[in-house]
Amino acid sequence: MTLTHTLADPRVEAAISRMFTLAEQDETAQAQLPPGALEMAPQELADAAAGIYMPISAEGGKLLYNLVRAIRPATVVEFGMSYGISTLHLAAAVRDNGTGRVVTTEMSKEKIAAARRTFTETGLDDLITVLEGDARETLADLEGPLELVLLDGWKDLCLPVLRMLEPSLRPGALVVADDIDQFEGPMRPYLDYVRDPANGYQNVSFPIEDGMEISCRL
Ligand SMILES: C[S@@+](CC[C@H](N)C(=O)[O-])C[C@H]1O[C@@H](n2cnc3c(N)ncnc32)[C@H](O)[C@@H]1O
Repeated sequence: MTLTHTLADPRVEAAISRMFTLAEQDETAQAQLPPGALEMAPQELADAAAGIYMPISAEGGKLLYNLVRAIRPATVVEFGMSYGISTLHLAAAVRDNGTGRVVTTEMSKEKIAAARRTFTETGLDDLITVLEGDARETLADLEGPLELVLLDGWKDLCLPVLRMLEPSLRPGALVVADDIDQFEGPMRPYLDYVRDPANGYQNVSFPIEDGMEISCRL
């Protein structure tokens, strides 16, 4: 008997591969951002960066798939969907678990419209709820307990979003933060927080592409 999985579904595979190919243009698109873009307000930056994918790595996607399979969370929460590469990995695992849902967040209308089309095209749209707007507002009333959280929005907002979700994390919940090496500066407050034993996390810095911090809620 051959076992298979949803990441190998031709529709999902084609969408992920197409988006990774388009993301190869990210550096060119990034070079066209106005000077001082990183100082912009979150929404302004999201609109200016609407053409930039900024995805997790292919290996990071597989790691997320495996974590979701192992944990079998009722709700996976994602801060920062972009065009949905990470979201598809999370939703593929939820499909294969046969239980659960993905709640994701994005503030670029252009990205939301494109991602919704992709989710429909892959047949995973029934598992994904897209919350439109600033995650600091859209996730404020999310009901727990939460078991797996991916933090991949603007890096300086990872700590406020974590603090907001923290009361809903069940003991043993995993929080995965992407790009910890690439954005060392903006990620510093977040990393200092989760690595401080007083704050109740056990951490591992996973050396995958730009680095992922995986924090287990104690
Ligand atoms: C690094 S990209 C996410 C990449 C995505 N996880 C993937 O693997 O394809 C960050 C995204 O987070 C979005 N974002 C940043 N801050 C946000 C906020 N406060 N609320 C909602 N979305 C936000 C940005 O618009 C951007 O598209």
